[in-house]
Amino acid sequence: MVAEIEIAPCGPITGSIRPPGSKSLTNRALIIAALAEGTSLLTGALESEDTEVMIDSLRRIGVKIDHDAAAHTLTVCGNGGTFAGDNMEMFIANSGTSMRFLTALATLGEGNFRLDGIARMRERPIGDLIVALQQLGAKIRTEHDNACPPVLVTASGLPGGRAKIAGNISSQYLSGLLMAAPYAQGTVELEVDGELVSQPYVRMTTHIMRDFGVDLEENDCRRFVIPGQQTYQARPYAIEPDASAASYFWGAAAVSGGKVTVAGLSRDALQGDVGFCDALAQMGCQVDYQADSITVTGQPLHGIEIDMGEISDTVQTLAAVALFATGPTKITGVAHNRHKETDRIGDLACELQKLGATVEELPDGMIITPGPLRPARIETYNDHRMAMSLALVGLRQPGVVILNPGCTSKTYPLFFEDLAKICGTS
Ligand SMILES: O=C(O)C1=C[C@@H](OP(=O)(O)O)[C@@H](O)[C@H](O)C1
Ligand SMILES: C=C(OP(=O)(O)O)C(=O)O
Repeated sequence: MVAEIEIAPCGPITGSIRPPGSKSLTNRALIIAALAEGTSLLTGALESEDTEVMIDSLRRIGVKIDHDAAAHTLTVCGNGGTFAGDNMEMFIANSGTSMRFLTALATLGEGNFRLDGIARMRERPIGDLIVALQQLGAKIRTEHDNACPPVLVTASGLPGGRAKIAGNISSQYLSGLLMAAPYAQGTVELEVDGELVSQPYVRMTTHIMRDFGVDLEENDCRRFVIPGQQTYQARPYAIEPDASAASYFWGAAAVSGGKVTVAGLSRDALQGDVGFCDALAQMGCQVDYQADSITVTGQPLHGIEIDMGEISDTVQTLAAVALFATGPTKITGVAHNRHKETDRIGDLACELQKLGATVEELPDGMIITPGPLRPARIETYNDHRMAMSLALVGLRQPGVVILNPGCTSKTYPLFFEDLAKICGTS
């Protein structure tokens, strides 16, 4: 991939696209199919760095996975939850889902596992998950006793019991615990301690667990009871296109005054990020929900006040759109965005200012007041979403250069090709 890319301005964008498979659903389906008995065929799967590190780690614990990249299918022959590790290393790059889900999964095996990632992953917290797994009887700690990876697991099955889990930093801890829980020796009872961010992802987790045939009780996303010694049943499973990736194309319609249809998603999608369309509607766009697609038509935009705690991966997209609105946009509820691929509040504010906006940083969000746009060289901080979202500004403003565009390979390796196609600039 080139070192930088200058976005070509274009007129109103009209077209339709089916983005690649959902990262969140692909990595959940992989974990669950790996623990299942039998062979599962996953269709519409994502091929990207975040799914590759998951596949590589699961293969290390003896799960046979055939990957047909051209057909976007994964054939997963599960190990039924029986696996061993002899000082086994798992390298997880910067995939939060993989790190948190595989940490919980590793406690189900026998032996020693070490989970590590790139430098940024070593700064992303995991302490709350470690504490909850310890409450369930796991022998687990962080290598440097700093509540961040590398994680060390000495496993001999997960006893089970009761645990309290904090949910204010990441929902992925709870999702990881939930997916591993049916394989515990006894019943697992989980109680969320305090605020829970990114709730739609937890609902996605319980939904897919049930789809693969396990029982659990759930009380308003606060309390969960999961009987132990269950097994997932292998099955064919179709993965939705990625709704966070779709936000860039809906955003492109909004900023260019065009009309873009995203195929394969609907209001009933398992991914909460389809809620981004409601945010665009609040800003003035027309949104049409069909049975198997969602179309956004750009209209004059106005600033809004919005809590994005449930759809935090689309904050950067909304911030890019906000630069084209009349009046300020206030985003709140996303303090946890400081712990993602980069500090998605502080670093985002910095790049928006380069483009001409005035930005007031809040502890849990920001107020963006649009100003006259100007050319800028956008630092991406190795964050795929910084690259994909701020590229939208270049569709209208000449001279927007995205540095290190290859960072989109984390979830969307062909993003810039797909953007150029839909803009007619390829
Ligand atoms: O469970 C998931 O698949 C995800 C949960 C969210 O993380 P947090 O729960 O840390 O907000 C989201 O940002 C991430 O991209 C995917
Ligand atoms: C936060 C993200 O990813 P993860 O936490 O899975 O690394 C993301 O994809 O925006």
